[in-house]
Amino acid sequence: MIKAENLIRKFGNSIAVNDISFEVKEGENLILLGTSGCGKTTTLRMINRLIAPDSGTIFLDGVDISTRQPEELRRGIGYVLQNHGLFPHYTVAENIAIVPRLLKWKNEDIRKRADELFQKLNLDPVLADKYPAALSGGQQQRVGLARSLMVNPPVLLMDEPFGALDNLTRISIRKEFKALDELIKKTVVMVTHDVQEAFEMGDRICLMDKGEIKQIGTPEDLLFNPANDFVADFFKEQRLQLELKSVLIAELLPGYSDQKVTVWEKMEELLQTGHNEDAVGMEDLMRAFSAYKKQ
Ligand SMILES: Nc1ncnc2c1ncn2[C@@H]1O[C@H](COP(=O)(O)OP(=O)(O)OP(=O)(O)O)[C@@H](O)[C@H]1O
Repeated sequence: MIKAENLIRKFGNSIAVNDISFEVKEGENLILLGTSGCGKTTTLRMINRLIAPDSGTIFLDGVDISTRQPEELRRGIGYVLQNHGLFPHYTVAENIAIVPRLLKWKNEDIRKRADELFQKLNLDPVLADKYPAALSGGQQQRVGLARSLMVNPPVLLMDEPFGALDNLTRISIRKEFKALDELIKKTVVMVTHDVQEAFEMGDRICLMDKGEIKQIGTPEDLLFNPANDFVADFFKEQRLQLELKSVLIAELLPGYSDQKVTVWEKMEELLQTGHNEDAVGMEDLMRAFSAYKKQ
């Protein structure tokens, strides 16, 4: 779906992105992860042509994006920013109607789609007539996402979408976003510097440093088969928690019914509910996990 080839971008004498190539498959969630200044945002903004590469090419569905009109390209690419990017003098309803209006949608269709997204994103309909400043950080972020999803773009770019939120809101809202059917189907590229977030949200992670890609792979790949010392060191401090987040129960217990649930998610469920709805308890999990690690 997205294919980037040999992208280079300099600012003055410094190289922000240094000859990187990667692919994002349809429906995949790729996380650009790395410390501040490693080139994540520059990479993301080259995909919707907010920044032009000095050299290299990005293909979207096989078409070189530099051959497309930027405005037309961006209509098919949602964009969610850390500080929501909402216009302060527009109400919530006006903010989310901007692109549909440009596309000359009927008022009734705009309202219908907005209602649908409000419901999916747990937004109270009374917020529609308020200005962004009257909303909490979590609500603003939900509206920012609703705006980017209004015209149902096949691709979504998210730049630190939870970065401005307090820790608790951040954890709960990213769980909600992860479970959202609208996002599950989309091709998503998301920037974060938060390792836990990358492991929770990413199908694959692209770990960057100083404008270069150190490794791209599934969370498990990066953790259990690091390509170099940089990758191994990057995850060292949080290793146990990341292992729990990257290993699926089905890998520990063949035949386990849910093919997607991680050990971490199951542990959280057990701790929160105090009981298990299937036959797997905390002790079984820990035993299976230790055995898996010894392999
Ligand atoms: N418009 C610009 N002008 C000059 N230098 C820039 C510009 N944009 C980015 N840079 C530089 O390019 C490098 C990569 O920046 P970029 O924002 O892509 O990194 P990042 O990984 O997203 O960092 P952060 O997490 O802090 O946003 C940094 O050294 C940054 O200072």
